[in-house]
Amino acid sequence: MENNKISVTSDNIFPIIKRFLYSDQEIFLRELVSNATDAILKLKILEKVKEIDEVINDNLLKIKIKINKKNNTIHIIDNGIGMTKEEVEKYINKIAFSGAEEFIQKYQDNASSIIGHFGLGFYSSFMVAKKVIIITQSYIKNSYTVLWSCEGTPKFSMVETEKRERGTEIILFINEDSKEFLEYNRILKLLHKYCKFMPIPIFLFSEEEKEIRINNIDPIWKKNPIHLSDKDYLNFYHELYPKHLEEALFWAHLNIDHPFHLTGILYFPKIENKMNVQKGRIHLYKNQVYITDNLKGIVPDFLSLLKGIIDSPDIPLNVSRSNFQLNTSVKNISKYIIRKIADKLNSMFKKDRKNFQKKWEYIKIIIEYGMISTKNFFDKANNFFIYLTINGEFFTLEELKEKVKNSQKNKDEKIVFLYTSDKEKQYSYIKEAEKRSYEVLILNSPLTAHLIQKLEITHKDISFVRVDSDHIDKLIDNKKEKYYSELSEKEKEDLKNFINKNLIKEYEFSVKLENLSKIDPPFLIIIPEFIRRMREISTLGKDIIKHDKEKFYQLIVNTNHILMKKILMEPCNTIKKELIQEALNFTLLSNNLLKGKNLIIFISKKIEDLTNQSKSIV
Ligand SMILES: Nc1ncnc2c1ncn2[C@@H]1O[C@H](COP(=O)(O)OP(=O)(O)OP(=O)(O)O)[C@@H](O)[C@H]1O
Repeated sequence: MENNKISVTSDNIFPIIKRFLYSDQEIFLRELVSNATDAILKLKILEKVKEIDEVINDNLLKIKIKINKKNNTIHIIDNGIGMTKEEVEKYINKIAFSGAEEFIQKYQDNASSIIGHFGLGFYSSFMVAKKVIIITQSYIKNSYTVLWSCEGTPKFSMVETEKRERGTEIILFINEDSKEFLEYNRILKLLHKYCKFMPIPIFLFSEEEKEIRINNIDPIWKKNPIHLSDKDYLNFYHELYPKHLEEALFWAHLNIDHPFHLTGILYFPKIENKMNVQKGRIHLYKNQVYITDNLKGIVPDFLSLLKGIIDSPDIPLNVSRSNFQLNTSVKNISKYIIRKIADKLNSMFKKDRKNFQKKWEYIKIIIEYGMISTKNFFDKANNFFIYLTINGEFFTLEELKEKVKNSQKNKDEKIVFLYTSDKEKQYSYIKEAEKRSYEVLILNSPLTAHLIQKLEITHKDISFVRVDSDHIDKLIDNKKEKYYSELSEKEKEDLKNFINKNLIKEYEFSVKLENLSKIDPPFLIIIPEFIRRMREISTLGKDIIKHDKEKFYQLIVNTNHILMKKILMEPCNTIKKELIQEALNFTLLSNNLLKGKNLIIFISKKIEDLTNQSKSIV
């Protein structure tokens, strides 16, 4: 067997790094500022472990970024550890050999804040520069200042140059296609995007040599929550989203050291009762460097409605550092975040229920979404998910069960939760429920159908029904005596045929005869719970689409209403038809279903009747 070593030809690897490794050209700045940050952090670490004689004045440690439009150059200057000639040879001339990684291995725990890892980032500068110069002076005494220069090919030059202060200056000679990066505002925006919370002060200089400070080196997510006030959190929210005028409702501070390191703050903004899953509201950082706003895999979909940041050195990034790999540790991080959010909601509910109830309207959609999509969250959320009744009271599921278990059961002995999705539209049905002292819940979210479906599967003893899905006494078995039909079977058959033949085609309703009480209305329009719910599940809460809406309605004919007898006894078919149409129109009207031509005919007829009545009086 032969043991050989695969070799890489720099002629080939160079264009790959330059063109294909990074999806976005703009990240060159993040890479170079990260290197400058690492250089200064390393200096501080060496001071800490007493491997350096020099006394470092922290106030002087900084990174400067200057643009020289005249020379087409960008300069990234730091006063970190610098590099000796040997180090440039090792870390720069050898692609994919990371000085950062080597440093982390050597200084272990002390070096956890170091950003670099792969030994490639520096070469991203060739995506925007036709030539790059490094001028670097190591902290090591008696080393000389090195000037390294390369024009984007594997060839480079390296010479000793005029002595400089400790640190490194990278000079990028921007190529024709990348001139946008010579614009002050473009660079300012990039620095704000990637470097806003980096741990070493960064300054951007204008042509007039005016400097502005870019970053907050000590963001509050790194601090211990016990030292932070509500004001600190709200101020930080504004720092993250300067354009948002609305305050955050509350937040969860994430802070864990074992089995992985993760810090961050997730804010609950006010969310309307709409499914508007906006991605990109939570930002992922690694060691205070912005990575991405695509957190799919780390943050479950339902929490992408939140805002804030997550910072973890344990999220495995891909080489371009603009994305991460999904693996078990990411899955564990995701589980931790779900648990933390559930715990936060639970403790808020327990500590100050009134306040929690006040916020409910703005947070319930997140909780509902979490309950239907994430098993772990569903189990916990049962403790703090609350149901609002039309009387403005809130109950948990268990409280509600307790309250209605004796009065609201169906024929299968399940506890029935009546609900309305629209107090106005379902007014008459709600009134019927109120007459019988039943509780009616308001469930008006686009996710209601999904949620109640899931709740019924988990809690076998409950059933949800919308108030207009049948006659109230069919929905809840009130154990009262049942009504017998005043009509014979033959009469019923005739009535049904007549209604079907003469009136219903237009509406596509299905007709069902029921023995209701004499005081119930002659007709009732319902959509059975199951049919409507399945429809809502498939359309994610959007109202049943117009053109096939009627198909789902059922027209309940009350065989015991006096009108039915009258219709059957009426010999003239035209009058018969008119009687039914009139009663039907009232029913349609009260259900918001009398529209267009039919509505106009109905109104005209009513006005005509009124006019005739008035004439007879005058
Ligand atoms: N400004 C600097 N000061 C001191 N050393 C530097 C500087 N810039 C780069 N280096 C050295 O060059 C090495 C290679 O840098 P490069 O950006 O290519 O990779 P990295 O930072 O190690 O890893 P990554 O690809 O993850 O960024 C660094 O590890 C560091 O040792």
